[in-house]
Amino acid sequence: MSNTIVELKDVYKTYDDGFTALKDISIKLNQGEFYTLLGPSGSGKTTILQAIAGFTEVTSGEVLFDGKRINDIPANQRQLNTVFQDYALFPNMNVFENVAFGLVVHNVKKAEIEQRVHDALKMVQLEKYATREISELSGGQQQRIAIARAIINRPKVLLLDEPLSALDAKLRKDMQYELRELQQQLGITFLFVTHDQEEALAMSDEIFVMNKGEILQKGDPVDIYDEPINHFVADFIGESNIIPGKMVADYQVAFLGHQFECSDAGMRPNEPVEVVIRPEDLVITSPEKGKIQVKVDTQLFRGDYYEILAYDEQGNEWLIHSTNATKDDSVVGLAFGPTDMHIMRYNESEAKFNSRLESYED
Ligand SMILES: Nc1ncnc2c1ncn2[C@@H]1O[C@H](COP(=O)(O)OP(=O)(O)OP(=O)(O)O)[C@@H](O)[C@H]1O
Repeated sequence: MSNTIVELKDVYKTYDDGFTALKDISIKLNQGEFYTLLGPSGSGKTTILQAIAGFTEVTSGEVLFDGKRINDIPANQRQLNTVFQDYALFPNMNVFENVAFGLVVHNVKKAEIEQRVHDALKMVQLEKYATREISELSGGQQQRIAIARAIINRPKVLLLDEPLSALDAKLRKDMQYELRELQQQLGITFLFVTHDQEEALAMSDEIFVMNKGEILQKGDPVDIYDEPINHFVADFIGESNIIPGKMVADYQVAFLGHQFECSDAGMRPNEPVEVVIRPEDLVITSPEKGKIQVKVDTQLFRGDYYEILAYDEQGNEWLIHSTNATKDDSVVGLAFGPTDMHIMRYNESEAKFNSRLESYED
């Protein structure tokens, strides 16, 4: 038996002005998993949440909840809640009243409301704040209250639209841990929206990478990081060196005038490719020992590593993360192994949902 709780099938959304914000979106969300929609501003992330929540009607395609079509079910009758970026708390109600709201409107008995508000506040570690006014809370506390309010009626799915974006960097990191823990404790499905790739990699069981209304890749964070499907994903997820080259034969790739052993196969001989090497997979060595030589341009100390910007003879830019500093303007060698390279078909972005993507399907 499938444990899919939410499904979008072939969904398109064209707004009244003729702009198509979602193109052929098909996703499945299983019970109890943490999913993230990740993409740049305007890629359609919020539109997907709104389609699931019932705040926007899809132009075509199906929205399913627990196997049933819900396209025509109003938002307030869907068994899910949304946490918004701006919290959307009621300023004229105190913490207790805000959190209790979803139960009060459903005529739940007073004693039960008290118990459940207490439990929800405890979950977000604010049980002592029940009588506080909203204006007396910090941004992080307000966000926690918004989450407590959203989980009070035990929805099967929680939609979170950039819930951490208004918080400062430190608090944002703390809340990432807390949200992940909360999701695991509650065992409900989270669909989280962010344009912050680090946040997506840190928190998710599965990520959907979006651009221009389409899902380009889905997979667990390690898959997405190690095996980006195209230039856009490689560039958007973490930092990458992306070098044009061509496949010579299975397990042999050529770039910058040299041939290298790699771990990829199955492409045509001479097929144009792009080679992705992550900055942390490059090792600085002497020019003689390096597979390629680069000239150091600048370096920035990032606390636990140096971020080094260098150029090869052909003028390609190289980003290297190294625990040791180098000298500006020095020529160094770069070492890397076959598994440090990920080979992508050139222009793969145009081959939508191709065979490689299907291999992510269960
Ligand atoms: N009511 C509307 N009418 C017309 N276009 C809209 C409407 N709402 C959203 N759009 C457009 O649809 C596209 C997707 O918007 P959406 O809010 O889903 O993106 P997003 O990925 O969530 O972006 P952000 O990270 O900035 O919130 C954008 O180009 C946006 O301008």
